[in-house]
Amino acid sequence: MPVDLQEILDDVHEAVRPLIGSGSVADYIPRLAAVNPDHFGISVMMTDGTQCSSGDADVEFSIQSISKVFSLALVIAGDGDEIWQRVDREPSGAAFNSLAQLEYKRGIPRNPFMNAGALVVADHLLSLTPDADDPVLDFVRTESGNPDISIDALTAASELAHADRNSSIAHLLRSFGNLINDVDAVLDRYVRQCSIAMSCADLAAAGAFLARRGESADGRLLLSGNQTKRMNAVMLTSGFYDAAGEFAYRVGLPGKSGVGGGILAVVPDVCSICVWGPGLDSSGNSLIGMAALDELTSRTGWSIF
Ligand SMILES: NC(=O)CC[C@H](N)C(=O)O
Repeated sequence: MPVDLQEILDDVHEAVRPLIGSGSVADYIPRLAAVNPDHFGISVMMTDGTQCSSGDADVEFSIQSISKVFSLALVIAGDGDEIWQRVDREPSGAAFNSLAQLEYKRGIPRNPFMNAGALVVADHLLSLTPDADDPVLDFVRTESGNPDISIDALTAASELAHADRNSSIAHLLRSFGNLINDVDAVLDRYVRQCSIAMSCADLAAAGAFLARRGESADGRLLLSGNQTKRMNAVMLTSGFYDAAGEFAYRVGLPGKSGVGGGILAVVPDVCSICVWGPGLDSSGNSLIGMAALDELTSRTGWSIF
């Protein structure tokens, strides 16, 4: 760990302080619209297990699409490359909830991180683990070492009550034969994984296997080094929807955002980072989170480029 990492994180916090509260919280899920926008947190988990944080790093928030990283890791750990028969791995250049490409791609989503792809991954995971309640929740509890992490039932209910778009995507997928399980069962699993509430500190810890070439928190090999390389590549090209280019330009790391305002980023072989600020930019990515990672990577030289 850089000797002065704590100082660097505090400096980053100071540098982005004027942005606290800017952007707009997601409003298409009423429960998320009620979140206080005046938060900022950052946490870094080094591959040697040391962790440093600043700001509201222990405050829980809705992980939303960051959960798509964990569900993809679980299906790859489950049956390897099978998922790539059902989902492409190309940047979409489209909004996270876009339906447009699905029709002319005959039901094959562009990548596993836009909602269409994540629904196929959720379906695949449901087939692999039909008896589990919430495999993604079990996974983040184990990897973060925090057994108290839970699903925010109000967020899940709020999203399910406003799921017309995801429901349309799921039905369209099913019409092309690319959704095997019942639409409601898949939507339920998907919404529950998105509604997991975690802090920056927990998320940085839970995502650290991606910085450790696939090694889980207890030393098992969850993914091979090669599978981890490929996961990180898909995060770099598709983790930020139509702002993937902007994130690569400003930050230069694999990462995944969520509409709860969190971003998980990975510096392979060095650390995993989680930042959180609920205000989003027009692409649905945390405005202050993007700025903080820009500052952090500029100060540390942590970029894959
Ligand atoms: N980008 C996101 O975080 C979106 C996740 C959200 N649960 C949705 O499906 O709309």
